[in-house]
Amino acid sequence: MAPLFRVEGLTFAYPGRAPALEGIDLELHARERLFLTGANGSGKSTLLRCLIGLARPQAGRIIAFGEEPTTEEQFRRLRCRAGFVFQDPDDQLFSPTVIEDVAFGPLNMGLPRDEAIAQADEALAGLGLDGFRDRITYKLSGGERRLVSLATVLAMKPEVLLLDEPTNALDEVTTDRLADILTGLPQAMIAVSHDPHFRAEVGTREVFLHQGRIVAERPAGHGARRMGA
Ligand SMILES: Nc1ncnc2c1ncn2[C@@H]1O[C@H](COP(=O)(O)OP(=O)(O)OP(=O)(O)O)[C@@H](O)[C@H]1O
Repeated sequence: MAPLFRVEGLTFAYPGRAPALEGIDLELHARERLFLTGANGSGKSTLLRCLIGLARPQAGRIIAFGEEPTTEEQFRRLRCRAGFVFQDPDDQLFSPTVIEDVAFGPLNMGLPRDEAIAQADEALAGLGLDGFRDRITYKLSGGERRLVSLATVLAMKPEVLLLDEPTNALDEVTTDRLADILTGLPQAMIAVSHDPHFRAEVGTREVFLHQGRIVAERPAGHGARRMGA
């Protein structure tokens, strides 16, 4: 089966800087939970951002769902199919209440209000957050905000999830809960994580970056075994 994402020879440099990514080749296949790891500044977040057009590479190709997006409109449509969970929930949550935040994406995709609310409720329920719909977003704890951020993305029913350091600022219990949630989702995903335990629990494959290049890759731990890798 064709990969969901195929990256070929991707090179990206921020203005006036040495390349943050150089010659990246990567594929994501259905049901894979691929983790990017490596030292601070090795280019992991930049790679995630390139995949959905938040950063535009100077060289190389990104083929997503069989197409090579180039225009902002094509990337906008891609961002509905590949949902991005930001490292900082404050970048994702901006509405007064949880239900408004979670329904925002489906509404923005053009769904009628009742359907958008239904998808938002479904996403919250799927994460065990049924009781949260009318909570004031800014009064949630860090861990709750992280899960609500994930709900805002799941409410759009994406085919792929992109997660930037999803366990950042989570305690052990919430990290374990997130691991269970992610392994139970049908979507393929690419996640950035410095947490080897989390990668082993959730991941099916790990890719190591060093100074903007892929230097190693291997099957991940329990996640890979659960997939029979
Ligand atoms: N907006 C920016 N402008 C200029 N340089 C940037 C910008 N964002 C990141 N960089 C630089 O690009 C390189 C890669 O950064 P990136 O954030 O992708 O790394 P990372 O592997 O995700 O790091 P970390 O593990 O610390 O989150 C670093 O040298 C960083 O300083």
